[in-house]
Amino acid sequence: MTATDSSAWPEAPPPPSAPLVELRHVTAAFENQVVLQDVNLAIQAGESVAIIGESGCGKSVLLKLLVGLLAPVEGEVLWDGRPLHRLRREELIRLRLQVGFVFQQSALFDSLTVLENIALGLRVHRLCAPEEIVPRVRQRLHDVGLSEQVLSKRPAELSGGMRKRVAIARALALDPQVMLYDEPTTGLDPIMTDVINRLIAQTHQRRRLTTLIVTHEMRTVFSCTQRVLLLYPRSRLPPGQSQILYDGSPEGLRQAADGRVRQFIEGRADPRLLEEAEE
Ligand SMILES: Nc1ncnc2c1ncn2[C@@H]1O[C@H](COP(=O)(O)OP(=O)(O)OP(=O)(O)O)[C@@H](O)[C@H]1O
Repeated sequence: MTATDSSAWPEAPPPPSAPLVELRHVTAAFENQVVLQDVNLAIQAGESVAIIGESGCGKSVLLKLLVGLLAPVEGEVLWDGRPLHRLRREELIRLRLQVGFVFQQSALFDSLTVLENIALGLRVHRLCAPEEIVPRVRQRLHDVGLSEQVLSKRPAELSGGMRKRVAIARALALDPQVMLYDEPTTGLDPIMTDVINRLIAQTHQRRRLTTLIVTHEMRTVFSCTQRVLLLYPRSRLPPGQSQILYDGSPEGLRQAADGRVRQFIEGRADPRLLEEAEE
């Protein structure tokens, strides 16, 4: 075999693609409170991931770190293998435009109509021609199952479920590649919870988006995601133990080896009540 006889060599495997987003040894803290410590996590494009865990364990902080709304005190956040803190301002803006964020309280502007709320990002960032804005808003409203009658209304005139759908339409207006939902069904009745869950699942499947959902709602976990991360409060973990107690399929949660995982999803307070009495 000669050096030029390349056909004799087996083809090199393609290099493994970098995760879409990655946390490497990330620590997040506020003054003296360490919320996340040495967290490692990789999410591939197209995944649908639930982040669960008790109140205050740092789920929302984790979402904010992912999009650079918060900076880690240690470690780094990478998108497509590129550290967020090294991106230039324009690159960071471009990246954020690929991420639709549906906030816990919907975060709509009360002084604007539904049309203006959904169109806001398109107008500010000039993402489409002015004459395309209203047709795009109408299409997104249709995608989330709302009638055009709501276009002229203000958020205060809508129910909680409608506001949530408007918030999803606003995020989708920018044609993002990633959707982040922070407690999308909190405060909704069981039927509206099901409506929003179906909408999230459909949006993920139809648009092949990467989807991350912070939730307390196990129905959302089971109906919308293929992977679950259970985050545990740093303050109650022995030193050195990973804060991600579970990383696996929703179906595997009930058989998890770690009793703290089963306790959480079964909603059993008993050992915690004893813990608190002993403190
Ligand atoms: N901007 C901030 N300044 C100071 N402390 C903060 C800030 N944001 C979050 N925290 C603290 O970080 C901890 C984690 O907050 P986070 O909102 O991530 O919890 P969570 O797991 O999302 O809780 P919940 O399920 O109740 O929404 C809390 O103790 C909170 O008080």
